[in-house]
Amino acid sequence: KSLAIVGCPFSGGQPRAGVDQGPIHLIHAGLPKQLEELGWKVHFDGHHQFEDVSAAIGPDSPIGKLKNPRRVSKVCEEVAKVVGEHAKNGQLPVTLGGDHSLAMGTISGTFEKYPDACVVWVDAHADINTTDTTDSGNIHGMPVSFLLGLGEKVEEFKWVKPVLKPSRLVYIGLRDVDAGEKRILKENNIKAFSMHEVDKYGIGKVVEMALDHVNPNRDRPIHLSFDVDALDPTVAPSTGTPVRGGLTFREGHYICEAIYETGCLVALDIMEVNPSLRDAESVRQTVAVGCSLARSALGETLL
Ligand SMILES: N[C@](CCCC[B-](O)(O)O)(CCN1CCCCC1)C(=O)O
Ligand SMILES: [Mn+2]
Ligand SMILES: [Mn+2]
Ligand SMILES: [Mn+2]
Repeated sequence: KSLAIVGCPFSGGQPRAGVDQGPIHLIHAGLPKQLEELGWKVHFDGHHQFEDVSAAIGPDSPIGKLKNPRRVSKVCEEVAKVVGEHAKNGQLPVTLGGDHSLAMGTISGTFEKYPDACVVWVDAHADINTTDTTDSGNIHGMPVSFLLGLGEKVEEFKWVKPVLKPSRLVYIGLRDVDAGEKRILKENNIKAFSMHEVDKYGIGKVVEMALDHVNPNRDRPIHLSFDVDALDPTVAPSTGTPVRGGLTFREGHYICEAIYETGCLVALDIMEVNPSLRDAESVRQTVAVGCSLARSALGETLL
């Protein structure tokens, strides 16, 4: 079994400097070796080209409210190619962010190889704003709407195909959803297990119900997109949009362990680790959590 680490040093989907340094911190914390120790053949050719692509974009004036639109679009298009390539080569892409706008690229890449895939989106946020509903214009709050083909088309993003169907998407960990996003979730009948459901049913039942919804026979490829801000800020403090009342360390890891157990995982994103926002110990802790989530999703067990 082989995987490809796709480091994406990219911060254009949001305003806070530093999230582009997420990949290098996860790698310097030893993630490649840790995954080899789990028995994976690890392919890793530092994806510097994302910096080149990003740098090659000249002035990137907003389009409507959207910020850095050309930069985000170009980098995500390149990510889709790289992730799709690795998937086709039989390597499980492990994408390290970088902000969550990158999921436009990773999930597009996954669906190239696995058109019948489903997506488990673990996040405090729904990331489903359209050009009409976004208040911030930060594209890391929008990738899901592009992947579903919602809202009015934006010329710069015409490469994004509506590969994702609402019935193939499920959320776990939501607790900071904008009014416009709540409307979109309802209108599209999108299944979401917020922290209220996690409290009510427990994480074991929530994951079972989530998978029953998108993968009833456990025979569909799963793309797990994990935003570390799904975890409580005491667990993953150094991230751009922390929201209190999040998943415990164990709840976060249980999701990853349970998804690995299905044997259906085909792609993993570990997003929004920003090593420049907090003190050294908080940064170390957040990076360590990113690494351990990845290990749990890729076969590390407690016994
Ligand atoms: N929904 C937000 C946050 C998006 C977070 C993206 B993620 O999950 O990748 O980290 C927040 C919008 N708005 C900000 C001001 C206060 C009200 C919510 C947005 O900017 O669209
Ligand atoms: Mn590669
Ligand atoms: Mn997110
Ligand atoms: Mn988030």
